[in-house]
Amino acid sequence: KMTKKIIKLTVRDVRFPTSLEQHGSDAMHTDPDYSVAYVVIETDQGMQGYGLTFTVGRGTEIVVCAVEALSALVVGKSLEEIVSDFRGFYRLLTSDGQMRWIGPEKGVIQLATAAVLNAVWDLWARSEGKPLWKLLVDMDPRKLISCIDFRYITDALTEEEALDILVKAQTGKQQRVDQMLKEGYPAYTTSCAWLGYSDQLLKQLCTDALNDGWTKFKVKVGADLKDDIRRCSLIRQMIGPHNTLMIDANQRWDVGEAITWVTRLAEYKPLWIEEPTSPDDILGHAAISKALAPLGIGVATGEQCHNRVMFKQFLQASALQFVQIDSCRLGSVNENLAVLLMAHKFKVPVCPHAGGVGLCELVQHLILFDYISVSASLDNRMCEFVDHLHQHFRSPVVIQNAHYMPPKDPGYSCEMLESSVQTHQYPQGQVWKKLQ
Ligand SMILES: C[C@H](O)[C@@H](O)[C@@H](O)[C@H](O)C(=O)O
Ligand SMILES: [Mg+2]
Repeated sequence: KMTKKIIKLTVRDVRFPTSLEQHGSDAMHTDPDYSVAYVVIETDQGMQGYGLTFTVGRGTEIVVCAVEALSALVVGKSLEEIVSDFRGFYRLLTSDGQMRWIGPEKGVIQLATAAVLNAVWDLWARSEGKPLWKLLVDMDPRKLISCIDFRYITDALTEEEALDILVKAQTGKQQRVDQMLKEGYPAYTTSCAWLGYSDQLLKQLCTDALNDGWTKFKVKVGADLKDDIRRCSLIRQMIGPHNTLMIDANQRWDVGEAITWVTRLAEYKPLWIEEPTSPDDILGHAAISKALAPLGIGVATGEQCHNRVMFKQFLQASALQFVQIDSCRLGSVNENLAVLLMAHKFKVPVCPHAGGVGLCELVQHLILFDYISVSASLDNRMCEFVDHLHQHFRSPVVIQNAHYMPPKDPGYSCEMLESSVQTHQYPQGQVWKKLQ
């Protein structure tokens, strides 16, 4: 058998000037330039794996440095060696004796771990000739379990319990695969109502989205209560009483403030308030959840929930009602598998965070796997969609009637067009030269 030894890793700083038009703006990120640390690994047989982690603007160069620091742990290993003990390899990256001090398993270094491991998963799926979701769906449950690091979560979920969940969900699996291929996975849109958009633009985008069949909408809130009341009332009027509305404050409030502010918006019937306060404040989220439950409003969080240990505690404390996994915030597929399985055990629906650049392309694989091989349920579940920057990908997402259609190309959908990478590389790409 051929070895597929990884002989090279490159990482590039790729940024899109989305802040110029206020795409992606929220109460805390008022001028986001959607960016990636973009990784390519290459084997001795000339095969490539592509990976990325999402970040915003000036932070990208620091993530790139962290990826460079990790690259020595990857180069020289063969794909077979890695996937025959993927748990061990995950630990090698996250528990390196000299590097773990700057984490462990959080912040910049975990974003870098995600970029590197996303490239490894892409390479693995490509070498099997399957899209990543199918690689996962077809994988033996024991093999899947062997990719997960259970350290720090066994008090909430043991390996045996995780295996049991996967084995039980084998029933009806093929039916769910067929259903997904036919109907796709339900999505909601965030791209109508970024905080920096005018009411007029919001109306226009909302009209277009309704015409395209969207039924679930997320609105940015949290900077100014009067503005929020006006915008929520406007969008609720446009979408009518039966479509779904969600609101997202991106960590703007203190705990008490979150409760009073959201109570004022309750008449617009949001399904959830997302990131009401600091992403690290588990007990704060629990207090908000408790206070808002009588109003029928849940708490959603996860895009900045930095590892499985945090998610474990959110679940144990009933501090969230919607788990928003992120393909690049957590330690790649490996750590996301742990969170999907914990969410299932705690009976909390998973509604992934997507958007940015590339996040939709990646996370669709994980949520397809969740439905087919873990949860077997679509109740209260949907995957975020944002309609920006898909044109820069080799295999962009396919949305039909507000559903993600399962990707068909081999890999993890991370590969970007080389021309897009070159023109958007920071600072030397043409796009940035023009802006200087
Ligand atoms: C800066 C980004 O656009 C965020 O606002 C975005 O990820 C957002 O929180 C979301 O839920 O889509
Ligand atoms: Mg959000």
